[in-house]
Amino acid sequence: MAVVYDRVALIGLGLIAGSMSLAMREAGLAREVVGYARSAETRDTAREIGLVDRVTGTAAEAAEGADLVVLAVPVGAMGAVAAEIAPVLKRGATVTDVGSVKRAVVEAVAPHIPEGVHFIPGHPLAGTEHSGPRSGFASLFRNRWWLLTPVEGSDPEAVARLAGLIRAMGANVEEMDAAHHDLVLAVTSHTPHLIAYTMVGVADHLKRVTESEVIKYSAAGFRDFTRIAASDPTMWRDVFLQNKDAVLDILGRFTEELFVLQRAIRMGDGQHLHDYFTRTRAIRRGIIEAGQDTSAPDFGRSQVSGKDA
Ligand SMILES: NC(=O)C1=CN([C@@H]2O[C@H](COP(=O)(O)OP(=O)(O)OC[C@H]3O[C@@H](n4cnc5c(N)ncnc54)[C@H](O)[C@@H]3O)[C@@H](O)[C@H]2O)C=CC1
Ligand SMILES: O=C(O)C(=O)Cc1ccc(O)cc1
Repeated sequence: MAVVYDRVALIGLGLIAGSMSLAMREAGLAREVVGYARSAETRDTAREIGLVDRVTGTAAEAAEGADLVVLAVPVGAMGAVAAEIAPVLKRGATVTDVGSVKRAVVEAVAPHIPEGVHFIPGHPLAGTEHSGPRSGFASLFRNRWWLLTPVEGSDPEAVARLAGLIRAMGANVEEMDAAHHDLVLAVTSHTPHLIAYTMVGVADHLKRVTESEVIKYSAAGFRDFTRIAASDPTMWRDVFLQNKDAVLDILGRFTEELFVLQRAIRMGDGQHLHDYFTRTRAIRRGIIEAGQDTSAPDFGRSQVSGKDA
């Protein structure tokens, strides 16, 4: 495949940046992939496993002369990293990020981006509970959505070029407004993660059921909760703090509905429970019948430039 950017700089060398490097190098999408990570241990690991073509000692060193800079650190760290690289950014370069929250990242990063540099925020809807430089794999983004939330006045050519890179890594690209993104993700990802964290916490606190019983007798649903609750604590702390409004909105609705179900159970209102579960089952069936993979939901927004299979 053709080179899309001559030099790509990855700031942060964890699951997402590592997967991007492997995917880009596999498909020959960049002439050079340069990487920076804050900890010396991560930099050493990245060198040892050949995760990128070159590892630098500072973020600015990686970003200098890069055609595309990808901020792949926890969302609470995006602003500081952007401030650090801002003075060395090349005119005409594109800066993107992969953060799970968009509005707060735009607010933190955009003020640091100099004139003549394109800032195109993004979010791959693909990941695992694993983190760090050894956790990446080239196929992570295949057949997944990658949302871009360009700000008004973004250069369409720069957006199309970034979308081209993402599609060449196997993902489907869609554009969305940052605030809407944060609400959609609060429903589909952030609040569900909080519920999983809570449920695993409840099991842990319940002294009448032992830890070995929880592991031994957990059915698939709870097993998934424990997988999700094993996700990186720093990343998820930042997600909740940075998408506070949308998560609190959804969590408020969630607890209201939970109380109604709780009351129906107490009152023995089987009809209510049955009606509720019938509605939720129809939602799941609707998703399947629409031919949508649960990992690639259609949010009903415009495609940037066609959808890859
Ligand atoms: N893990 C997942 O499933 C997904 C994560 N994301 C987003 O991607 C971004 C990166 O996540 P992962 O790759 O999973 O994380 P990770 O934990 O695997 O890697 C994060 C990297 O950032 C570095 N870092 C951490 N704090 C830093 C700071 N204050 N300054 C500079 N560098 C710092 C770490 O040393 C590490 O190299 C996050 O913003 C996350 O919200 C997006 C989609 C999926
Ligand atoms: O591991 C899982 O089930 C995930 O949900 C991965 C994930 C985590 C965070 C994101 O912003 C996007 C995807």
